[in-house]
Amino acid sequence: MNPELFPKFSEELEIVDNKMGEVQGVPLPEATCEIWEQIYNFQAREDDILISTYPKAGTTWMQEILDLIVQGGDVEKCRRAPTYDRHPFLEAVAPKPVPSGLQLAEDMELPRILKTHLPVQLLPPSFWEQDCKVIYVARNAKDSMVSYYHFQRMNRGLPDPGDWSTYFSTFLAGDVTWGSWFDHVLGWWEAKDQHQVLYIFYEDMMENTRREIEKVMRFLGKELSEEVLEDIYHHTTFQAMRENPMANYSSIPSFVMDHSVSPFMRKGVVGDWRNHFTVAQDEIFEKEYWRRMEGTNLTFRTQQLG
Ligand SMILES: Nc1ncnc2c1ncn2[C@@H]1O[C@H](COP(=O)(O)OS(=O)(=O)O)[C@@H](OP(=O)(O)O)[C@H]1O
Repeated sequence: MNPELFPKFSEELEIVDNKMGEVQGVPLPEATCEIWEQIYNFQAREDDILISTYPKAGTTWMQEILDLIVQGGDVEKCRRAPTYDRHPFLEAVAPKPVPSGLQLAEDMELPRILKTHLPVQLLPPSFWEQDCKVIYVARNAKDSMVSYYHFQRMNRGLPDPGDWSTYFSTFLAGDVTWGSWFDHVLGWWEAKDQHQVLYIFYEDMMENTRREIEKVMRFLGKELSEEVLEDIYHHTTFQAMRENPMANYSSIPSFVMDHSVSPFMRKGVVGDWRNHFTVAQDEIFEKEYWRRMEGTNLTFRTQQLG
């Protein structure tokens, strides 16, 4: 971390809090639950763009793509601040003196790009009232589980995940922060038919990033040249983002996120679950997966891509 670039972190932070509470049965950070009324009553504006995801679905990747589309491909403008300052995380409450997501959003220049991990039923209703455009990114459950496991290992703001086999059961039971993967992806899948929601898959982004960037561009009603689209693509590859301190979370001090335990930009692939799941776990997973997903037309790819 460079304290000159990120002066707020050079001040003393309060102890990192990793306690959980819940709102309507959904596990959320305790600090979020404490100001839940304020979060739920957040006033969205019609020109707000919201990125919604279950954790570890490719949120940061989409944030970088969206920012570049809105900035007309101006890479330097996207280096103005770290990703978490450019795109307020609605329900995030960080240790003081770091401002909360709500504060950041209120102080932000318009138009705003906001981030949330809230399941659809907990989204502040003003987003629907204002008919905001929402981009939802979904990632297959197996890779989401693996990515979330490593994130909980490195992020002191979340509960310690325990060992892999413990975490496997915890995740499958939906006992993780922001709740069940199944409820999340299915809830937002339904919402896309009633609202302006573009539902994008991490696996599609891996397969053909350019195609998905253009999809987002059209959804936002923007027109960008081939050259600009190519620049966006190059600036948002895994490699480029891993090396970009404004995208890779390296500015967060190590007592909050310890990148030596597991980097935020970890692998960025489809199919890493094969390096974690035992044969027995895969059987248990498949059974639960089809119990929950049967009868929906929402499908995911889990094989290696890209
Ligand atoms: N450009 C690009 N290309 C491919 N993959 C990428 C990219 N940027 C981020 N990632 C991967 O996305 C995972 C992090 O997800 P999120 O950004 O949703 O995390 S968070 O919920 O906001 O904490 C995390 O996945 P894993 O590597 O599997 O852990 C990141 O590596």
